[in-house]
Amino acid sequence: MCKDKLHELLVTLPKCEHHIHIEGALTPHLLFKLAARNNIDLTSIDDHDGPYANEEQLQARYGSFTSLTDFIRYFSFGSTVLITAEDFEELAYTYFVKAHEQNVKHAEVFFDPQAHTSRGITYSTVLQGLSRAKQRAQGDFDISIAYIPCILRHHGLQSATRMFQEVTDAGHFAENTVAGLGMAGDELVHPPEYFKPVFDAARSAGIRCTAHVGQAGPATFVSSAIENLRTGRVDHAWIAKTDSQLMQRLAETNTLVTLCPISNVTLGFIGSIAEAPIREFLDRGVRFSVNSDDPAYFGKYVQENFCAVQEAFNLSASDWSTIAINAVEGSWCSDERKKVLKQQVAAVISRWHAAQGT
Ligand SMILES: Nc1ncnc2[nH]cnc12
Ligand SMILES: [Zn+2]
Repeated sequence: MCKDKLHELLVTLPKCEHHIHIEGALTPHLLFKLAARNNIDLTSIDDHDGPYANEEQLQARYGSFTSLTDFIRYFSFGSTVLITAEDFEELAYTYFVKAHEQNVKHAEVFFDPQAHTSRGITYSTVLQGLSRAKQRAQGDFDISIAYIPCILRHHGLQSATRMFQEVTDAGHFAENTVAGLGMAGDELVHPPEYFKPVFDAARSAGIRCTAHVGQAGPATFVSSAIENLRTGRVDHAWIAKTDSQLMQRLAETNTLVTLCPISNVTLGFIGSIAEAPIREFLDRGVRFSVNSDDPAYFGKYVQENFCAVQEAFNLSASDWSTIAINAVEGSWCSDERKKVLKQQVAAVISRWHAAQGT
């Protein structure tokens, strides 16, 4: 935890997390537990450096990802221990407990249907487990939860279209079982516009859309997501800071950018947290939230991301108030929920000022 004078404020600040992959919350501990429960021999995984010998070795290997591709390989291996609805429920509920401990009041959680259906695990099994976890967590804690099925780029257009159709046919977009459509995976495999047909179908059905862009790819990928896919949100997109016109567009359209500073450093896209576009976005009025991405793989949750940003940028309480309120405004939840969340943020900020005598 950081030693900053704002640390207490950052801990108590009500948080919205918009960029967390539920499969990325699979800790080595849970991975080994589920493998044992499902009779999966982890040492048989096709890999030559033997990290699946035990939890400690796997944890150590997670400390040395060499690229997005290297990370995605481990992320994909990890997902293969998820078999039953109970597995998905345990994974998601475990994350919600942690999120609650860090004062996450609203969580929008990506999941990758194709990673599971391609292994013979049905979409309905995945949803059953995730829905139970959501219901339990919303009953146990003051947290609102939304799920976002995520296209995996490296599975191609046909597979993405099938996934979109399955979620649509289940009625899950219409009944708000899921809050929108996302896209992740290896960004450099296909440019955003390659997936235009799926996003066109989603947008014409009134479905909210977002996409991972400008993580590994150029600023033009961010522009393409906004223009061609008509996403109202972009994930990562740290590269936008290099394109002044794009920054203006993001600000004018109130597009939320879901930043993941520790993820970007861990995977080598930026050299340090200080290179995250925090100051530029605040100064240019670009809306953003601060998120964990894959907390179990990067070893850090949302609170640690808040602390890392504070240590690098020495922000003011007013900056954090802006960040927290913008995160609420950019959330995919009801206006009533936004009102409650904004009141919670305002109350924490004013209590903090009162305690400081400021
Ligand atoms: N950081 C990331 N980039 C692309 N795809 C992902 N899937 C999970 N985490 C991801
Ligand atoms: Zn991500």
